[in-house]
Amino acid sequence: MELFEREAYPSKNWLPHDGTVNYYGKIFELLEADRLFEIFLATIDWQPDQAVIFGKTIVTKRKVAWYAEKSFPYRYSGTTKVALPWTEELRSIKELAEKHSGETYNSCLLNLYHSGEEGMAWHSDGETELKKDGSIASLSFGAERKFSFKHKQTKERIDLLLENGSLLVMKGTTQTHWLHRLPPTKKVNQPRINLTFRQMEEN
Ligand SMILES: O=C(O)CCC(=O)C(=O)O
Ligand SMILES: [Fe+2]
Repeated sequence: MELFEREAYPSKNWLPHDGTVNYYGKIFELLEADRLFEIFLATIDWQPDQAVIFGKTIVTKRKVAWYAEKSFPYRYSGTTKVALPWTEELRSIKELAEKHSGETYNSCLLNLYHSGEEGMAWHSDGETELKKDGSIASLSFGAERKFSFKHKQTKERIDLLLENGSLLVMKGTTQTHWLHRLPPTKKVNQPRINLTFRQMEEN
C-alpha cells in the first residue's frame, strides 16, 4: 500500500491543518529496538486497563503502566493511577525523545498490545492534567501497526505506519482537533509496546 512506503521526514507535518504530527521513523537500530522490547516486557509493572463503555466498566486485555518524574496521580479512562519512578531505560529514552523533539517530558504512559487483536479506540489525549497543547512523544517497539488520525469536524483521515524503534510526535492543537486510534487487525499476531511521553501540568 502506498501509505506504507512513505519515507520519514521529521520536519514534515502529516496533518493538513489544526495540529502537528511529525514522524521521525526508526530512531533505534533493529537490535537495540528488540533489546528494549524484551526489557520492557520483563521489567515494566504491566496492569490491565479499565475502560468505561456505555456506562459499564470493562477490563482490557491490553496492559498499561504509568511512570513519571514524580508520583503524579493521573486520571485515565475513568480510573486514577499513581506514577512509578523512571526506570533506567525509560529515563534514557525520555532524554532521547527530548533531544529529537526539542521538548521536555515528565511522564510516560506505556501500552502493551499482545497481538493485533488488541488496539485502542478513537480518542484524544486532552486530560486536564496534561499541559494544554503540549507535546506527546510516542515510541513503538515490536510489531508494526497502523495508526490513524480523524479530524473531529471534517472527518478527514490520515494513516501512518508505526515501525519498530520509531518515534512519532503529536503537538500544538492536535489533541483539540483530531482523534487518533490504533486499529485492531487480524494481520498482526506479534506483540507491540508503545511508550507515550507526556507533559503533565506541575502545580
Ligand atoms: O499505542 C499507540 O500507538 C497509541 C497509544 C495512545 O494513543 C495512548 O496511549 O493515548
Ligand atoms: Fe492517545
